[in-house]
Amino acid sequence: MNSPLVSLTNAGKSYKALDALQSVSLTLNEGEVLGLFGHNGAGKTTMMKLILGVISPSRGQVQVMGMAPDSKEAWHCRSKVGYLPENVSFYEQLTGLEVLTYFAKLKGFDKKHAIDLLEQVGITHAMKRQVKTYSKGMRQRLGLAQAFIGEPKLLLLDEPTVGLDPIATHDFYQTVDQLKSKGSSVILCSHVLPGVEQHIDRAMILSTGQLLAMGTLAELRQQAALPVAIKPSGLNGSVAQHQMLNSFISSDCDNTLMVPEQEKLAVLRELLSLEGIDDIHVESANLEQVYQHFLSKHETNIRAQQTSPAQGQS
Ligand SMILES: Nc1ncnc2c1ncn2[C@@H]1O[C@H](COP(=O)(O)OP(=O)(O)OP(=O)(O)O)[C@@H](O)[C@H]1O
Repeated sequence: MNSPLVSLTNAGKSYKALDALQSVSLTLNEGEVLGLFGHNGAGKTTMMKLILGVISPSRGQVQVMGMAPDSKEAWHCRSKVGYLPENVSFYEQLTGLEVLTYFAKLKGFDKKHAIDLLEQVGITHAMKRQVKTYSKGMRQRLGLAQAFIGEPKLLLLDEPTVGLDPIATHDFYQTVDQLKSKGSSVILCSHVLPGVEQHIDRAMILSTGQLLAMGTLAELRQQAALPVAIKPSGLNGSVAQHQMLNSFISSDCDNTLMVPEQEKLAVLRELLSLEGIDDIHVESANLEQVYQHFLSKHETNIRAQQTSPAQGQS
């Protein structure tokens, strides 16, 4: 069996009294894409930096390609890792081509490779211009080209789609899919959830350094027990008169039924038996709804912990 590309075993990082990342365990296999989600200060960048070996864990173990990434022995693995930091910054006086050629050479690749990557991210037309003349999106594209140098085995991308227009975002996810199909593993963190879910295998949700949930979207949906939205059409009010179906009518929208997953088939059968039905739209909870669920559950737990000692005293 292949050993995982990345493994964290109860790994965490603290700065004085602050737990930037509490104990997290994770294994990431070849060709797997993990989405890392959480509000500001959740610990996403901290986890990426632990995997990069830029910082060392305060507790637990981090292994990348079988080695501690902060060890001297790990130096030769670094050329197989691509990283896009949250705020990309480059040498402003150099042209895009000069910047990328410089980074390519550091990783043992030539200028031709840099030119190909600039074409891939769509900034060939500006490659001979100084970076200081680049727009935000162009800088981000250059940052992505830098992260893609050498088709890395492991890609760590912090907010990769920030500043990208819809076409560049689409192209970016296409590149992620291609790299994945060639066996690269990717960890990407993003605040922009729509559009991410079809490109990730698993999601990890963090809040204030704590792991709230991890799994495939199907597993997270199951854990969250969020209802399925069923929208029938052509029924002209017969759902409201139906004894079994009317209890599922959404309080926000009267032509939508919010149905627990385990009752979905029974409800669909019942709807199909009704006269006049001409279409049914079924929608499971999306990543954004799953994310909101775990975050609000966590916030409710925190509030309960904060209020219970005071209640105990009164
Ligand atoms: N060098 C440091 N010294 C002290 N605290 C730090 C340091 N680096 C990070 N932190 C703290 O650790 C916590 C997690 O930070 P981190 O950068 O990992 O969050 P994040 O999830 O990436 O947030 P964002 O979405 O805002 O980028 C924050 O409270 C941050 O202030």
